Amino acid sequence: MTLPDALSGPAGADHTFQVDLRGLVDLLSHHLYSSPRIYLRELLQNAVDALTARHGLAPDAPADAFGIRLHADGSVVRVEDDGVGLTEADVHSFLATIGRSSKRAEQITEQRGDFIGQFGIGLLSCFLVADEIHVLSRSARTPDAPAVEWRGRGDGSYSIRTLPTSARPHPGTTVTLTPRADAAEWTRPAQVHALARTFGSLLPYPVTFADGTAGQAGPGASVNPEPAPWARTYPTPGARSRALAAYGEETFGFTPLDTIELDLPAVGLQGIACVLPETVPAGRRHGHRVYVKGMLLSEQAEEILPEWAFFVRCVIDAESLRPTASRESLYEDDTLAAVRDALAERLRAWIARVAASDPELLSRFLHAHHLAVKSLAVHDDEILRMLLPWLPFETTDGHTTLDEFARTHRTVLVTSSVEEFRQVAAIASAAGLGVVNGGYTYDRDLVHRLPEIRPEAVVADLDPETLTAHLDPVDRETELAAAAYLAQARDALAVFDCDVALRTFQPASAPALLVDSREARHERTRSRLAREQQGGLWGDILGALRQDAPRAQLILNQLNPLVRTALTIDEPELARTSAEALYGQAALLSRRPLRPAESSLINRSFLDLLAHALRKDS
Ligand SMILES: Nc1ncnc2c1ncn2[C@@H]1O[C@H](COP(=O)(O)OP(=O)(O)OP(=O)(O)O)[C@@H](O)[C@H]1O
Repeated sequence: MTLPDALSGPAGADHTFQVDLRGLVDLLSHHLYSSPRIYLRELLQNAVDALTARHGLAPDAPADAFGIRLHADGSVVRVEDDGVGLTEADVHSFLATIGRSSKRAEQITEQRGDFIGQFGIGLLSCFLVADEIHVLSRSARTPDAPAVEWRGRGDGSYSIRTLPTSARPHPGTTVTLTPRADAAEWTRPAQVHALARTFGSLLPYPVTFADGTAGQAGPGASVNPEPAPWARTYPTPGARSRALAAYGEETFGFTPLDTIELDLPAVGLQGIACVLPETVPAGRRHGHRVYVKGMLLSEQAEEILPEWAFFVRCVIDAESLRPTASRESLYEDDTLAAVRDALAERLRAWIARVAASDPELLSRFLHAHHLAVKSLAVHDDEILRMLLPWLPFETTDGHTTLDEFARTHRTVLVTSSVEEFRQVAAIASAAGLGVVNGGYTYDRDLVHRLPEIRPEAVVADLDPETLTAHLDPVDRETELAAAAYLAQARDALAVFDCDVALRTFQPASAPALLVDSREARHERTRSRLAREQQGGLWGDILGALRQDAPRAQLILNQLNPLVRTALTIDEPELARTSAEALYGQAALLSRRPLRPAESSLINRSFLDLLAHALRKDS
């Protein structure tokens, strides 16, 4: 496998590159292949390619005329095929020349797509588990040529000799490895069998495995007893879909919500997409299982579907996708891009079909994947049109679909934050207003697009100020009677930049509403910092940014019995404490994070009220 030789010529000495095979194998094992186990895939793949070439010579031979036999007994691993075989010249130019592949040779360019290999390096992976590769081959193209025996060694040397045809009565190739002791993990019989099943269960030619034990004198166990589940025939469509679902379950370990058949004849692609029955945490992408010409390429391929499709896991087998040299991922070429688009289209078509004809499945699908669908609908008008009405949102009527909500509320109001929704939900719903929580990612944008699909729907933003404007003012007399208490309360809450007002609103059980938007709070923090930093660089910058900071508002509910009693308190300390307690309770209800000063206010007012109650009792 080395190519030394220096050629002297008139223009100076020409030299030929030399290959340090050990260095090369080290490079492959550390940087190209994920694990030594792939030596078996490379051997299988060479055998498959050899069978494909053999069928090219005998186009009328049935698919099972030629096969592959694996043997592992603990001391050797052997892969024997009935493929096209090699002559002595082939061995020199292909087997023993790194980087040269018979599958790229010019005369077969038109067939190149039929083969899995093309780089001329795969055989080197055998050095990951053995120091010597032994090959015995006989050519089917040149049947009269003698059998040829080749021994390639990890130090870069090789020997070759021809043998009488009786040494190999039929065309084909046998590769034998004597594993190193440190590679036992990958070459034990059970492991070889398992690897053969992993990589080869969908191969189109008969593959058997034998471990040489007494009970296995025959051809051994089939590695691929049945064709791929999508390539089998079934008595009924129901039997077919049950078999595909069972295959999905066996492959991925979950019962699919549904199984979508994938079939792209233009690129020879077939397979299934299994819809995950549960929500996938955002950002976590599941890999797909990709076979190329029946050979497992990757169990973690991500590139065959767009990012939004994280609610499915696929198994596909494709003729025309091109593996990279590591054969563990796919070339990012035009074919892959077209396949990705076409598969995405299939998933869309599935969604459309389910939306139109299977409400029960649709609701289970959306229950698990509404977030994925929402992220998709934002950019995909087609999905938006099909699914927006069925997507669940948090509303003042509880969790419900937008369609149902829009039917009950002529105007759909939407808040811009979760906090605002929490503040106004109870009061808005008591006032008969329909409000959607627009605070979650995508939700506000999506709700605003409802009129595109339901032109009769009216959608408007709802901010807390708008809501308070709709609360009924109290009459003049009540306002006057409460003035002293309100002044005490304003004074007590001035540290929070909070104004206090009195209104009447439903439900009467709500004592107070704290109206405060996040922007307003940020604005107040900025103003405070600017005041504290006055004169310094930061003070100038923050001061320049300062706008009129909107104040928070604590709106007391005059219909609430507790508030009515509080308004009559004339003891100043108790009035302040009760106002602080009402503020604290309203802040807690809004479920926004409390500032440290607010937490200590809640503590203090609670203890003060307790002390007051106990004093009164004693
Ligand atoms: N079982 C086999 N039968 C016939 N020829 C073989 C066999 N195994 C290897 N060869 C020959 O040896 C060459 C080199 O094999 P190798 O596995 O290194 O590369 P490849 O299969 O051509 O490409 P890749 O690096 O993509 O696998 C092949 O192109 C083929 O001509």
